[in-house]
Amino acid sequence: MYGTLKKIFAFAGSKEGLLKKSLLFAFLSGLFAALQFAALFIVVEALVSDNRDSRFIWISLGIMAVSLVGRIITTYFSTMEQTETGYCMVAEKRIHIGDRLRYIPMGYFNKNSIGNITAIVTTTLGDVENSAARVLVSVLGGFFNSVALVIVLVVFDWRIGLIAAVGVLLYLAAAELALRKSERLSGVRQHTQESLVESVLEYIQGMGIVKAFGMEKDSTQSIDSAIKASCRDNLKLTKASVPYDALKQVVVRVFSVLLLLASIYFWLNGSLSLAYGVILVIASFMVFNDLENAGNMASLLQMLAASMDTANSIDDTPVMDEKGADVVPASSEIIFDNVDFSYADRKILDHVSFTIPAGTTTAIVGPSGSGKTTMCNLIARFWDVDAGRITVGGKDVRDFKLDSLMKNIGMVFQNVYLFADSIENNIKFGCPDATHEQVVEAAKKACCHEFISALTDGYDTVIGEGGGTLSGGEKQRISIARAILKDAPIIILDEATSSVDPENEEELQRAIAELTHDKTIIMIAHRLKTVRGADQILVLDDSHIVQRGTHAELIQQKGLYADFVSERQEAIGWKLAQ
Ligand SMILES: Nc1ncnc2c1ncn2[C@@H]1O[C@H](COP(=O)(O)OP(=O)(O)OP(=O)(O)O)[C@@H](O)[C@H]1O
Repeated sequence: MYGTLKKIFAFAGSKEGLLKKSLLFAFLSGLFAALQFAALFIVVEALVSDNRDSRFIWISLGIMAVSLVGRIITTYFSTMEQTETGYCMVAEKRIHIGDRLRYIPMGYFNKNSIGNITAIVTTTLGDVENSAARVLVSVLGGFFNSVALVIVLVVFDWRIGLIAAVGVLLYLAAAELALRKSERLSGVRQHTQESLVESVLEYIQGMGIVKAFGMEKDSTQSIDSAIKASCRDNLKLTKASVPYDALKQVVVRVFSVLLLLASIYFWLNGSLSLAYGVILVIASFMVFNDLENAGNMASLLQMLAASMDTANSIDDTPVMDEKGADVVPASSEIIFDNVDFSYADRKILDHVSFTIPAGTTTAIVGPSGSGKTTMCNLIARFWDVDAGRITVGGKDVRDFKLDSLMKNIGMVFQNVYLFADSIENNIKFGCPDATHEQVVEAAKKACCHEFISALTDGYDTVIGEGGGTLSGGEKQRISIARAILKDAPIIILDEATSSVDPENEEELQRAIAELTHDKTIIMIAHRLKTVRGADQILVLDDSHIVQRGTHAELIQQKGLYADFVSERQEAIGWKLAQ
């Protein structure tokens, strides 16, 4: 139990002070509650000694009033501090996770980890937010108060105090046993909760495909079994604690009766006055009352510990730029120097070397799955190379801090992702300080100003998550406007394969021309027109650059490039202009 309580303090981070304050108020609240005991003692003693002086009523009422007001005030502050601690410490953690994710290699983000992260940031941290501080304060507060009452009992009568102390110790032992039993099950439950979130995410993301193929019934199977597993593991966890709850109840009841019997016995043999006897019996019940409240809350500790361990596990994932520095590269020349890269056992690049001189355009072509996207992503350090090095302006990309590297690179992906935010904020994404005029200028260059202005709310139009409310061509041009505004010296461009209608195609090409003007460009090219205009073409196949040169040079050679050209011509019925 001690370990778990320590974990909550560590989790509170900079909010530890707030948590301690909340505990202090809870403890004070317990002391004010114990004052009732003094009031009661005065009344009982007056009754027993047949004292009819009305003063004792007023004194006892006064003490009760102080106890009540003190309790209300301290409970109020304790609750406020607990609530603030819960929300603030979890907000801090969520921000921390968000920051850390930026520095984790892209290889970490697969279907499982995305479900996992979603579960951590939503449900797992939600549990911690709602109960961590409350549980800690209730458990520790309840425990302190019952120990304080045991001390009071010892002062009144050491024999009664001793019996109560044994009862408290046995109760704590039973609570500790319950916690140990639930430790493994809490971890399992946590894992099932994550699987449930993963299944829900997958179900929702794949809804389009499910409908298109009429697989509604089959697709719910995995989500159904995840829900059942979650239900089963929650039940298991609750059932595991039932025998220990019963044991705790037995301890409380047996020791309450023992205390009662002992008080009567000591009174009968004359070693305890009637007033003391009555007070001690009442106080004994109070000891167990506080302890029971603390014990009930303690059953949540293991679940919280599992939640906190899961949230902390993101910190165990290695990040990429721990040793990076703020670097301003001398130029935007890019060099691949004997680069090896694999996904697990699958080799994608094998001793690949080439140079992209600053201010030139390099087109990468190759069969699907040959590693074109991977090669581009290595420049932006979505992953790190296994061997060799990639330099930008003569500096190894691993020597840059990620932020300082990304200042030099603008990326336009084939699958554009837009955030559920206004168009203006989506364009400003890489440059939050840009003015509205700069946003409009970029949008004009990217040929999207016209369609944005035609929307009712113009640049303030909020687009759906992923840009769902815009056409493919419109999304693409917004992402180009975003890159134009960023104005980075290197542009990585994954040309859209999906056919765009002729009007959109023309605008898209104009937008790309604006973006790439005077820049160092590396593009995954699918259209003959763009490939032909490149200063250098790299043909990637079977983990190697198998051909390199200009269009004029490569078209003369037999090989993949000539095949690619004739395939494209056939596919779109093109004739190569001479
Ligand atoms: N995160 C990943 N983990 C494991 N394998 C991956 C990952 N990303 C890509 N791959 C695999 O690596 C290979 C190269 O992928 P990549 O996307 O770089 O190829 P590509 O040439 O760009 O393909 P395309 O032209 O179809 O877009 C593919 O076989 C792909 O399945």
